[in-house]
Amino acid sequence: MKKIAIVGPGAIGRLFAGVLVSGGHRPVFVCRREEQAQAFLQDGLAFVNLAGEEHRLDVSAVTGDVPSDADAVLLTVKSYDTHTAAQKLPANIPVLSLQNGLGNGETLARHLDPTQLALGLTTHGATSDGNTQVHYKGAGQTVLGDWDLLPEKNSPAHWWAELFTSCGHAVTLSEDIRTEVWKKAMVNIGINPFTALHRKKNGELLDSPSLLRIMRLTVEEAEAIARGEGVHLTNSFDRVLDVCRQTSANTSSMLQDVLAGRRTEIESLCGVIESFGHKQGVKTPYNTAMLELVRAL
Ligand SMILES: NC(=O)C1=CN([C@@H]2O[C@H](COP(=O)(O)OP(=O)(O)OC[C@H]3O[C@@H](n4cnc5c(N)ncnc54)[C@H](OP(=O)(O)O)[C@@H]3O)[C@@H](O)[C@H]2O)C=CC1
Ligand SMILES: CC(C)(CO)C(=O)C(=O)O
Repeated sequence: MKKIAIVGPGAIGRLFAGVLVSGGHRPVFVCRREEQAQAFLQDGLAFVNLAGEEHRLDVSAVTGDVPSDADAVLLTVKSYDTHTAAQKLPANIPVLSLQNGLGNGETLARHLDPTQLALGLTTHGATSDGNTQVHYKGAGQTVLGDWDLLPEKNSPAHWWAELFTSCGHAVTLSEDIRTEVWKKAMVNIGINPFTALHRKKNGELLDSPSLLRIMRLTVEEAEAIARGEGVHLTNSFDRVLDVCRQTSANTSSMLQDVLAGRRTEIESLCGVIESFGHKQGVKTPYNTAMLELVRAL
């Protein structure tokens, strides 16, 4: 049984806690609110599965630091909290970031031993309610890879892949996770701001030719900026359409943020594209428009 500390006890942290419990492990939520830690300890994790059935799962929870006997840390905070959360991560155990956005890996690699760092991207969808409930809304895929490519025996990504697979959660491994991060960012740039601005579920975007036109132009502009950074992506907009179909019932993480009155991750998506555009001397009118429109919500 592994003791996995989950820093970021929101929708995705709770979803993967459920995965770990089903494999016989005991996740420990590292909360920043005492009230939430107490609620997990008293009530457990209320996990609503894809069929809509709620199960109460036993979990541990603490506030403050990652417990010193944790075997590994799963980081599931929003990208704008990565820098703060990184300060409390132990440097000498495997850390997996399961986050959207550009720049999380770079921030974490500055604070941690990069050979312990793996990045993951997921299109599984979840929403959280209150302090302890999670609703698994849509099945997707999870891909993992090492920040520094390492031989299998030393690879944190292989370690995490074995752990999740043993819990019945299929993952794939990538030898180029940095490119996967860009690929996922293209998907999020093509979906998240549009769902947030128009209050639509992912699949509903497909019904509007006007939205699809602007989504395509925004993603193609971001793809060109990625090329300027040496990341050669093709067919990003086709992937956007695929993810809209596969996760049609999802409320995107950005729409969830807007509905809950929380800050969004637009800075680590369109904001980063605009900044790279400045550096490259290229204007990014579509990404800049999305950035400002979402900032203004
Ligand atoms: N939800 C989804 O369907 C999907 C989400 N993602 C990505 O996964 C990542 C997590 O998203 P999601 O779970 O939806 O986000 P949530 O906002 O639901 O959860 C983030 C959690 O992080 C906590 N947190 C922030 N800073 C700290 C800190 N320093 N220490 C401990 N906890 C902290 C917050 O606590 P508090 O409640 O106290 O603010 C909150 O519980 C994002 O990058 C998102 O884009 C990817 C695919 C799908
Ligand atoms: C893939 C997608 C769009 C799934 O909803 C996601 O990553 C998100 O909601 O942030």
